[in-house]
Amino acid sequence: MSFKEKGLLVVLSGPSGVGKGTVCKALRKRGTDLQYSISATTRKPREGEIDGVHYFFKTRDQFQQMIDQDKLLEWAEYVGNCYGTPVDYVRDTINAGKDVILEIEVQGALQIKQRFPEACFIFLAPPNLRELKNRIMGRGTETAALIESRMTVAKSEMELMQNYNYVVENDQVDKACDRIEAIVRAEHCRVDRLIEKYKHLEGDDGQ
Ligand SMILES: Nc1nc2c(ncn2[C@@H]2O[C@H](COP(=O)(O)OP(=O)(O)O)[C@@H](O)[C@H]2O)c(=O)[nH]1
Ligand SMILES: Nc1ncnc2c1ncn2[C@@H]1O[C@H](COP(=O)(O)OP(=O)(O)O)[C@@H](O)[C@H]1O
Repeated sequence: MSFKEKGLLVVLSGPSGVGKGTVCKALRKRGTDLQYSISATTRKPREGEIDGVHYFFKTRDQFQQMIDQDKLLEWAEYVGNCYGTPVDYVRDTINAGKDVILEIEVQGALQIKQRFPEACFIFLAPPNLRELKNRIMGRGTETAALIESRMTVAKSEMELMQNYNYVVENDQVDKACDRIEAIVRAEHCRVDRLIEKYKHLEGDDGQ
């Protein structure tokens, strides 16, 4: 009996500055067996960011075209820029039995919940809001006005935590990675994922 387990879709989300990028990078460095989707965005590249590596950088028109052609699994406007997940990569990778992790903001995560409820939703939480602000300021990529708007968004984003399956506190990057790896391992054992695999045993007396 052939059973091909599909890959998991892991959605790692949470407020800007909580450390999503940092934690994903650390997971990559550890060699955690996850595939990383590259998002499309209309945001301008930051220093050192490479098109096709960090993001696919798009004009507004190009991004709109992707929406019109249904090429995005989800997309959201965030602090004045659009961000979206190319659907083909996610579909093909999962169908090939590999796990994909998306590092996205909360509106996009909620869209995926509508279309893909079986995905594994992880909310990365800061130890507290003061620490969150420190991290955004410490990164030094935003102006004072942008930091305030990101903090306003962050507070409302925290309230969406209840829509997720898991909350992982990012107090220390290594610990957050350990927790995420444990969640992914547990998700692979979920009955609703594996029940098909064992269906053929019904009526089989082992002879
Ligand atoms: N919905 C959605 N959000 C994304 C996507 N890619 C990145 N983001 C999120 O967009 C927000 C802003 O990203 P960015 O400008 O790179 O800033 P940073 O992640 O805060 O350094 C972050 O919360 C990202 O997780 C995507 O494909 N879809
Ligand atoms: N556990 C942590 N402890 C202390 N600082 C952290 C931690 N995780 C991330 N940071 C720092 O917080 C800032 C924001 O992290 P980043 O990964 O860019 O957040 P996000 O992708 O969620 O917007 C960065 O300067 C990063 O080095």
